Amino acid sequence: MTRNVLVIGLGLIGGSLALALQKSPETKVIGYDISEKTRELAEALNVVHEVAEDVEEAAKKADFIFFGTPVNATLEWMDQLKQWQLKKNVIISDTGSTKGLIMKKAEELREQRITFIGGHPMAGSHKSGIAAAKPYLFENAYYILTPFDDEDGNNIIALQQLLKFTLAKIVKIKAEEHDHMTAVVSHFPHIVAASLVHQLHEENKKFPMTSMLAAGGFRDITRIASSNPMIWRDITLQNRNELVGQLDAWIDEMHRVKKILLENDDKTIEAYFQKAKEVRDALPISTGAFYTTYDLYVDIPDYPGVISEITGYLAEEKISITNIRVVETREDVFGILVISFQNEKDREKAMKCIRSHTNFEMHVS
Ligand SMILES: NC(=O)c1ccc[n+]([C@@H]2O[C@H](COP(=O)([O-])OP(=O)(O)OC[C@H]3O[C@@H](n4cnc5c(N)ncnc54)[C@H](O)[C@@H]3O)[C@@H](O)[C@H]2O)c1
Ligand SMILES: O=C(O)C(=O)CC1(C(=O)O)C=CC(O)C=C1
Repeated sequence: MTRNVLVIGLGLIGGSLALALQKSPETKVIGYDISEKTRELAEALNVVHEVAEDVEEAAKKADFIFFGTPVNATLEWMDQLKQWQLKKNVIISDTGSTKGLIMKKAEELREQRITFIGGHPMAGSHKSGIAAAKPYLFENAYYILTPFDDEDGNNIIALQQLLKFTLAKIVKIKAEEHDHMTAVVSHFPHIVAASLVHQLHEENKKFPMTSMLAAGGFRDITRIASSNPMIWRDITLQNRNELVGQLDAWIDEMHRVKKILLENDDKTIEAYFQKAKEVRDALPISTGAFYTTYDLYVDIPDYPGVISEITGYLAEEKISITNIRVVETREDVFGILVISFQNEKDREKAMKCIRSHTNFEMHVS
């Protein structure tokens, strides 16, 4: 193996990156995590080729170093790196959800002629930790790089060449633009999701049945409230200026909605929902441009055991599924079974497999 890649922080994102980079030929992936349990799992689950005993020693031999750590821990590691004797051409990157403070810290590395190119894969989950890591997590997702304006193009190309093994779509953005846009589409929604859960918690004290009535709508909009609180503490504090701006805009918007409701204004409230529907329906989210889910919709008749029958066929052919759920089941209509796969190939294999055993109708979204 001719190139050494060190990944520091082997949770959901660092672990997924390490797994993806193992597909790169002649690359040895070495990993380190502050948690002993995670280091043991990294070895047991083959998330890395090797776990580093001494992270500084591993860093000295590395051609690339990635941080999969919470963003405040990344800043601390970047400080430490300045003391180490690294390879002259080493390229350092991160996966953090914020970029402004990290690129500011990178200026200090730059003064020591250490190359740092910020990175952020726009894919993830509310799950955390190494056990949730998947080699295909970043497939088809945007992977943002925030190089310095005058970064040597060869360094950017070298990083892109390596990251192509994630199968993500790499884009370059300025750090400050990154922090504004991710506040809108990622960081602020996490605050909203958490606030809705807090509101339910309070309401439930008065009407204890409320949480039992929470169905698909509440579940969908609050899924991300189950994310790792420590990760989101660091992200929201590092990007707090942008978030305060988003919060002000949201409060203004809520005042506007309140006024419409108080005035019992049917036309304006319908127009409000109509506009939101048009914008939401036109987003590329459902086509998988943002998220890596390969869903297969199977129209299943309503008889006992139908779901285990289908999962049994898939298991026989060793096709692994990432999620399974039934939507829109009523006694008088067919149910729709939604099965999610890690990649397009698995979904195609599953379609063939189900077709060979049943005449159920299937479609992909
Ligand atoms: N969760 C997401 O959806 C998502 C998506 C894109 C990017 N990110 C970013 O990826 C990074 C990692 O997030 P995650 O979701 O993988 O979190 P995670 O909790 O799954 O993993 C973080 C890992 O870092 C380790 N760690 C913590 N402090 C450390 C330190 N000082 N030194 C070494 N290891 C340390 C933890 O033990 C853990 O294994 C964060 O910067 C986050 O902003 C997260
Ligand atoms: O899918 C999720 O659960 C995520 O929260 C992923 C998500 C997001 O907000 O979209 C979270 C943080 C990121 O930095 C990038 C992606």
